[in-house]
Amino acid sequence: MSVRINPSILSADFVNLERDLGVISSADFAHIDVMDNHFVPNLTFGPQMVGRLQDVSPIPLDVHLMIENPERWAPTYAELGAFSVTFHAESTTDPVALARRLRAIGARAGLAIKPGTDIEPYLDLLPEFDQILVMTVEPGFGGQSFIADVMPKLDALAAANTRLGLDVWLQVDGGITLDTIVIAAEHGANTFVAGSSVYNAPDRDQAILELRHAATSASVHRH
Ligand SMILES: O=C(CO)[C@@H](O)[C@H](O)COP(=O)(O)O
Repeated sequence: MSVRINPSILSADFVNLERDLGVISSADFAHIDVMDNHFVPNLTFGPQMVGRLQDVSPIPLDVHLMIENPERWAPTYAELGAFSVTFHAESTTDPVALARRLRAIGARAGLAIKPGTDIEPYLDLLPEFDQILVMTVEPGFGGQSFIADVMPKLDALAAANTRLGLDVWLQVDGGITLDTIVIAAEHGANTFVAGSSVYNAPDRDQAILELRHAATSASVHRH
């Protein structure tokens, strides 16, 4: 089973983003955290910046929108060429309609849920999405501790994938380290966002390699 390692540039140096995208070229996707200081109490960047990141990134962009009113902005990121655009269930009134708009533009559509949000209402909607992001911290900041209590949501998603004959990517984000990536992979996650554990490592390639190895071993043992 293949796993994907997506370093989050939230932990990169914001005045050297081109350089810091270059140092994660052995990863699968660059995870781009868009925050609006309304949906979350932090502010990062918008379409103008993400368009330039798209121009210079050696790997495709996995855009995570932590914003209110994603209906207004998510299609813009898809039009910029993002590989995937993930919006939050908590800030969307009609997630299926928005996912269909993103897919029509050519992006993969992702649905994210915060630690306190139940996954059950979304399980039957899985065919409408390409990935589900189960947040393993409260969204807003890097460097927080992994919340293991959300693991039953991954179990439910993995079971729904099997039941429906789907391969919707199951992504986790927040507090991912060499230890916690194993826990998440054992519960069915296959796409891993890691900010500080990659960017704070002395050798980013090595950190990506080790995360990939740990996740792959745990996934193999799960099956
Ligand atoms: O979306 C977020 C935070 O809201 C993440 O993508 C963080 O950037 C992850 O950082 P680490 O927990 O891996 O340091």
